[in-house]
Amino acid sequence: MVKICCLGAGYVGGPTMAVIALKCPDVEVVVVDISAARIDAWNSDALPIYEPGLADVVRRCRGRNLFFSSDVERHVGEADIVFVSVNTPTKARGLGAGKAADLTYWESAARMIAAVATSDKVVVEKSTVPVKTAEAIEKILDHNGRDGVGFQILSNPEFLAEGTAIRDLLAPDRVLIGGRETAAGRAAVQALKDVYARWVPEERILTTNLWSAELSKLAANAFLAQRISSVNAMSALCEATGADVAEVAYAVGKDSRIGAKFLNASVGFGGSCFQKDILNLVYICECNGLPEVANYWKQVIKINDYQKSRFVNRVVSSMFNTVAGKKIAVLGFAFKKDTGDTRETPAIDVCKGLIGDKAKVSIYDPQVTEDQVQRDLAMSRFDWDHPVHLQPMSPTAIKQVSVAWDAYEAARDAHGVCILTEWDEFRSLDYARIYGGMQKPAFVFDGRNVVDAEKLREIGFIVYSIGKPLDAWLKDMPAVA
Ligand SMILES: NC(=O)C1=CN([C@@H]2O[C@H](COP(=O)(O)OP(=O)(O)OC[C@H]3O[C@@H](n4cnc5c(N)ncnc54)[C@H](O)[C@@H]3O)[C@@H](O)[C@H]2O)C=CC1
Ligand SMILES: O=C(O)[C@H]1O[C@H](OP(=O)(O)OP(=O)(O)OC[C@H]2O[C@@H](n3ccc(=O)[nH]c3=O)[C@H](O)[C@@H]2O)[C@H](O)[C@@H](O)[C@@H]1O
Repeated sequence: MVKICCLGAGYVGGPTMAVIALKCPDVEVVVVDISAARIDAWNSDALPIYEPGLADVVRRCRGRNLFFSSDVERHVGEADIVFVSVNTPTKARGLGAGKAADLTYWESAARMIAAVATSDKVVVEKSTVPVKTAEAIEKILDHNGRDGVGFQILSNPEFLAEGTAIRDLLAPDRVLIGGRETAAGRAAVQALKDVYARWVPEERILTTNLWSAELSKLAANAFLAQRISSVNAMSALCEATGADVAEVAYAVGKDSRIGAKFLNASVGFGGSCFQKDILNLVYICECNGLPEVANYWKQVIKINDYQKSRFVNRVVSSMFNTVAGKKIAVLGFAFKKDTGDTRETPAIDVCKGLIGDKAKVSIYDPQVTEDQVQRDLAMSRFDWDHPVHLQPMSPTAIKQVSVAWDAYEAARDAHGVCILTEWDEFRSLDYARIYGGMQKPAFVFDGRNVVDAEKLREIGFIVYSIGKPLDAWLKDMPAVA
């Protein structure tokens, strides 16, 4: 029986291994982690991450051929294929701080694999890493491994998106496997291909050299984020000219060369990877003497930062240029709907901007706890992307921030409502009821274009929707104060 072990029981390691276990009942899959609390949660009824369909897959496989364990060394020692899906945060200090990937967790994983391996292993890069990381990992494994034990390293980046992880894993657009172009390298690629081939059609399993696979992951995320920054840049121009960004995006996306997906204007993209991976790409370009290429990609992040601060400025300037002492309801804190993940969510920057202007912020998100909100608002840049048990301890609560149990409670007595995540329930709220309980004039700032602005105006709201023709009230207000 083939045995797979995965280091890292996170958003990628957990769902990916659960689907492999589901589709390959004759393969034993063990997911291990240095965080005992996370492993305990995977072994309980309250899984550590919320992902539609995940609990069902875990329920079907756990205890059959899917196991979660803290006994890292034993399971790595016994495995034929070792996936590494650990954190690769942005470096917070030292050489390359604020840009380069911090490979601390990857390196310690590789050293541990070398130390415990008594049989040949295929080591699979699942984490997103800088190009040429495989070369560094090979050196660590080969210099520290026991005599006679061979390692083959493969790059098999993950393309799942949160909220749709199970769907993406069951029917991926493609699976990418990069390996060495040697007989042993090709055999390792084939061994991994055989696993995916159980459910992924052959033509969707792409094989390349190691560096192409590593770079394709960074490139794919950069291209996706670039589309969002492109449409968000257009949203600012739409507001200035009276065009409607949804109509523009629809017309542009109808061109089959461009395509319709990923053209929704928003308050900005968030999530653990887009910014981190583009910063990493920028750093690699700079290290390779390509400043023009680095600056090109940097602009994607600059527009994203601009979009978030532009939104805050709209809120403040619309409300007579001050939100001091005013209650602002924030609906949605997760970085997108159908996840409880708040890593790099635009809500953090928007809330910090409002708090900076002395607003009282009342937050409601169906999947995010008060403790998480407080941690996120207090945490320093890049600290969030380290294993949970190594992150700074619970901060002192920020008094200006409270968390409500529903949208109506968050909006009660508020001067304004900001919609920051596109949860479906925000489309069908009783906005007349919300309006009735708010201070007047009552404002809605829709950062996700989920509400029908005209209907809300009929109720009495002053409405701002990203990239849409401006409300008469907002026309004379500066977009960027
Ligand atoms: N979150 C996502 O949607 C995607 C993430 N990725 C990439 O996958 C990698 C992992 O991301 P996530 O799963 O989101 O992170 P995560 O933070 O949810 O999980 C990483 C896990 O690795 C564990 N860990 C760290 N060092 C370890 C070690 N030496 N041995 C065993 N466990 C260790 C941590 O305790 C943590 O539970 C990153 O490189 C990320 O860029 C790629 C595609 C999608
Ligand atoms: O490497 C990763 O971590 C993953 O990053 C993204 O997945 P994810 O961040 O989970 O979610 P997305 O659906 O890509 O959304 C990212 C952000 O962009 C925003 N977005 C997305 C699409 C859009 O049209 N407009 C927009 O503002 C979302 O609201 C969210 O804040 C990619 O889509 C995955 O392919 C990739 O594997």
